[in-house]
Formats: sequence, structure tokens, C-alpha cells
Amino acid sequence: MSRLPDGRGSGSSPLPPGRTGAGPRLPEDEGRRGVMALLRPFMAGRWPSLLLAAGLSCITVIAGVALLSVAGWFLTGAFLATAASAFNLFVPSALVRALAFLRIGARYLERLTGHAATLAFLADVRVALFASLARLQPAQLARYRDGDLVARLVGDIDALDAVFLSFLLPWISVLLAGLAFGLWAVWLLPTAYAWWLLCVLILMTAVLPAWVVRRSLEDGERLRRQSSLTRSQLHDIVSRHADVVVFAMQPAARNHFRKAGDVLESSRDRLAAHGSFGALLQQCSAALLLGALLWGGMEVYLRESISAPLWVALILGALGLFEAGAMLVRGVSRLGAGAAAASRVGAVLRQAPDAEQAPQPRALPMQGELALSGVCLRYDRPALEISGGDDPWPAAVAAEDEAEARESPPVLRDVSLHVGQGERIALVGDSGSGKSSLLAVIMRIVAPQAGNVRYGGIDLAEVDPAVLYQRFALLSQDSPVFLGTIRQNLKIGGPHASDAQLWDALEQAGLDAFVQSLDDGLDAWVGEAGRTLSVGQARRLCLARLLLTDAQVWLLDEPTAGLDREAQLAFFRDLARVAGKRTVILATHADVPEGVVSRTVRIGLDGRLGDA
Ligand SMILES: Nc1ncnc2c1ncn2[C@@H]1O[C@H](COP(=O)(O)OP(=O)(O)OP(=O)(O)O)[C@@H](O)[C@H]1O
Repeated sequence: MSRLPDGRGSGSSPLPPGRTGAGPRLPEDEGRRGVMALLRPFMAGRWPSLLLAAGLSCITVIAGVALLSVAGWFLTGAFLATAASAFNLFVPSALVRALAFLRIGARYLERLTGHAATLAFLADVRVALFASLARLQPAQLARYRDGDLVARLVGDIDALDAVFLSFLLPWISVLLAGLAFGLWAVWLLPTAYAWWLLCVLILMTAVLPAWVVRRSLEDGERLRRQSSLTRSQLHDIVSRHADVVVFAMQPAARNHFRKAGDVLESSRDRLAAHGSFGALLQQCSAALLLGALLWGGMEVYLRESISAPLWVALILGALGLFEAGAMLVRGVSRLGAGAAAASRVGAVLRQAPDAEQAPQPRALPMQGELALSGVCLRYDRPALEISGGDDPWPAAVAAEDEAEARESPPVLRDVSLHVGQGERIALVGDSGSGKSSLLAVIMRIVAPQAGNVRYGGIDLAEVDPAVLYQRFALLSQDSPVFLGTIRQNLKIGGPHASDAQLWDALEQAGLDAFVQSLDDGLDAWVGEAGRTLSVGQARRLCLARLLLTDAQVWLLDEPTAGLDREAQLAFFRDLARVAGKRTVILATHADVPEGVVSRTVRIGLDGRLGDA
């Protein structure tokens, strides 16, 4: 069977999206870690193509510098050529053409391989991030806002392309080209100028880029954070659009969105300003280098240790090097956003699931008594700062990342409950008394602070979660209908079920007549979140899916919420019929008709269990 391990499969989390869960702090608070530490393993997996791109980039820069040098040498030589001093035109003109072609070809191939390799290793990061998210407990996932998760999976990972394309690639090539050029210049010029030259080269390839990166870190972080918040707001507005309209919240939403856009724009402007200022400083260092070459070269030229064409070649070559250096300095201003993105992505990758798997998971018996003993549960709440001011749009989430833990009152106090094999019980209680939380503890969606849950004598905390989710299933009012066909939705419960089994499950769930009436039958399309179905039909589709699983314990959380009384009664009657010998805990506010359950237990607002 295929319940999704995050508990959202055929069941629901008691933690609605956006609600803050049991953990107090988001993982960014662990502190920033190195971008390279995050990317190294992914880049190592793609090293041949990355190395090829780096090699091609070096060839491009060196060919560009050499092209300008040779052109300077060629033109000056040709200009100074007289009848007495013949100048070989053929070699330099052939060199100029060869270098020009080499530069164009290498640049084209470098772009091709560099982008392909970057996209490939970013795809690897995305898959790893998705796998990490899927491993987390629903309560951990609920700490992130939906839009924030999308921002991490898409925007943050995209921002990481700056690391290789805008930083590593140009940096390696400028460094190597600078080294080659420096050695050549040192060989041509006296040592005193060589030191001067070396200083400027270090300034250009190391000090300036590092300075720009440092300046752009804070703005890059603000940019990533704000872009995540903006996505979350957009998600809120789209998913709750009907309510936004009904409560006439459009102006507030628009205003809030505009403010978020302003912050985004100002962060982008500041990043661009750092890049431009770095480029300005870089031009100044270019002027210093040119000054050194003119001054030093003049002296050497006058001593006739260097020819005029070589001298000009040196000066134009330096200009070519600075052209490549300018690209580097502009590019590194994006590294701040890349570092912030790496920190956000790394935080998810490093996050371990709350419910760690026991080193040696124990086998779960096929049948047994379900026993809760001494279960205590308390959620940690973050202390949210309401930062909306006079802005009526809810803005508390902006402070979520810095939230401190604050203890909330216990939801479950010393709860002990025994449900026999094949027994069906109802769990009732006021709203907020902890019914969903109790089911969540059984499903290991949240971990209790004290007590344990056993099945057939085995502590569920010692069982492999995958095995647990095969035997225990959760069906609730929020059980999702996925975008796709009826068949695809059913096959989530039984991937290998035949058509006959699917129809059988539909018949048991009382949905066969409806599906038969559809033109496409099992292949009929159900819209996102089951929008093409009525509430009752969606609930029955989820029940049919549940029937296709191997689960022996059913935890039903408000399965009839939203149904009229007649539909509720029909659902309960069908439930009693199809549950067979399965153990069932039915959390409900509805009056359960006679014969559906053997007993009813009540949970009080104080979190204690008693008879109804
Ligand atoms: N993730 C969470 N973080 C903090 N508090 C939570 C969380 N989930 C539930 N709670 C709190 O725990 C209490 C019990 O909630 P729960 O959803 O279990 O109640 P319930 O009996 O199922 O309510 P209802 O009948 O309305 O569905 C409530 O006070 C709720 O605010």
C-alpha cells in the first residue's frame, strides 16, 4: 500500500498548512554554513563537465587577453615598420584570426557546457531537497509556509547557479589568465614593477571580489528572505482568494504585496549598487596597472630592453584582463543571494526527521490490541510578533524565523486507552480537546513528551515508519483528492490493484454508480483538490482508497464533516459494513448511529480521557 510517509497520503495532519508546529525554530537559525560545503558533494558528482566548462572558460579569457596583446603588437609593429626594419605581417595576422576564432568557439562551448553542468547539479540539489522534505514529519513540514517551501525548491536553488556561473567559472579563469599574464609581464619588465603588478592583480582577483561578496551578503539574504515571503503571500492570496474577496481584503492584500515588492526592489538595487561600485574600484585598479605598465615600460623601452610592439602588447593585454575581471566583479555581487539561498537549502538538507527510525526496527504483528499508556503531549509554540501595524493583512509570519519557543498548555494529559483487535470505538470531545492530536500521536506524526503507544505489545516508536504506515491509515475531512483521474487517486491506496478491485472498492464505498455515470469512468479527471467532486463524493473516494490499502487499523478524523445528516448516516452505515475486522477509532462530532461503534470515549478540554 502506498500511504505517503509524511502522513498526508490518505490521511491528514492535525497541523493545517501555515500553522506553526511543535518545533520552535526554523532551521536557518542554526547559522550560516559555507556555500561550497553545501555544493561540493553535488558538484563532485558532475566534475567532468564542470572541469570541461572551467577549462573552456580559461581558454576563452586567455585567448581574449592574447588577442588584444597580439593585435597591439601587430598594429604597432606594422606602424613602425620601415624599409630598413622589415616586420613579418603574416604570423601576427594569422595569430589574430586564430585567437579570435578560438575565443568565440571556446566561449560558445563554455556557455553550453557550463550551463548544462550547472542545471544538472542544481537538479541533483533539487531532488535531494525534495527527498529531505519528504522524510520530515508533517509537524516539521508545517513549520514552513507552503510558499516558503516552493521558494526554497525553486527560487533558492535557482539562485545557487551564481556560485558556479558567476563566481567560480570567471574567478578560476581570471586567476589563471592573471597568473600567466603576470609571469609574462614580470619576464619582460624589471622586478620592481613586477611587485607592483602582482599587487594590482591580487587586488583584482581576490581582494575586490571578496569585498563585493562581503557587502552583498546582507542584501542577498534580505532578497532571498523577502522573495520567499512574497511567494508565501501570493500563495495565501491565490489559495484563499474567495475569502479575500468576501472579506473585501483586496486593497489590504494589494498594499501588502506592494510593500513586499518595494523591499525586494530595494534589495536588488543595493546588490546592483555593490556590483557597480566594485566595478568602479576595479576600473581604478585597472588605471593603476596601466600606469605601472606605462611608467615601467617607458623606462625599459628607453633602455631598449623591450621593443615598442611588445610594450603595447603588454598594455592592451592588461586591458583584456581587466575586461574579464570586470565580469567577475559584477557577477560576484550575486553571490550574496547565492550564500543566503545555500543557507536556506542546507538547513532543510541537514534537518533530521523528528521521529528517528529505531536502529533495529521491530516487527509489527498483523493483529493485536492498540494500547496507549500515560501519553502526554504539549506543543511548543513560537512567540510570533504581530508586525502588521495598521496593515490589516496578517503579517505575523514575517517574524516566524526568529521565533522563540514558548510552552503551551498540555493537549493530552496522561492518556491511556485500550482498543481491542477489531474493535470500533468513537472518540468525542469539544473542539480543540485534542482528538486529532491523539490520532496524530498514534500515527507518529507528533511525538508525545511522555507515554507510549503499543500495538500487539510492540512500541510503535520502535517500528519502521514505512511498516507502520502500511498497517495504520488515517482518513480525515482533509484527506486529499489529488489532481488526476479517479484511477490514479485509487491506486495511491493499492498500486497493484486490478480494475475489478478498484470497482469493488468503489462499490463498497458507495461511489460505483457515480463513477459509472461518468463518460470516462475510472479515467475521469478529478480537478485539483477534488474540485469536480462534491464533499461527500470526495470523502467516499478517500474511503475507497483506504479500502485498497492493507491497513488493519483505521483512524478516522471527522470523516463526515461537511456532510448533511442523511449523507452522514449513509457514510457511517457503509463504514460499519466495510470496516470488517479492522480496528477503528472514529473521532467525530457527529451522532454515531447505533451499531457502528461498540463504545464511545470522551476527551475533555483538560486533555484527560473519560467515558462518554
Ligand atoms: N501544531 C500545533 N501547534 C500548536 N498547537 C496545536 C497544534 N495542533 C493542535 N494544536 C492545539 O492543540 C489543541 C488540540 O487540537 P486538536 O486539533 O487535536 O483538537 P480537536 O479535538 O481535534 O479539535 P476539532 O474537533 O476542532 O478538530 C488545540 O488547542 C490546538 O490549538
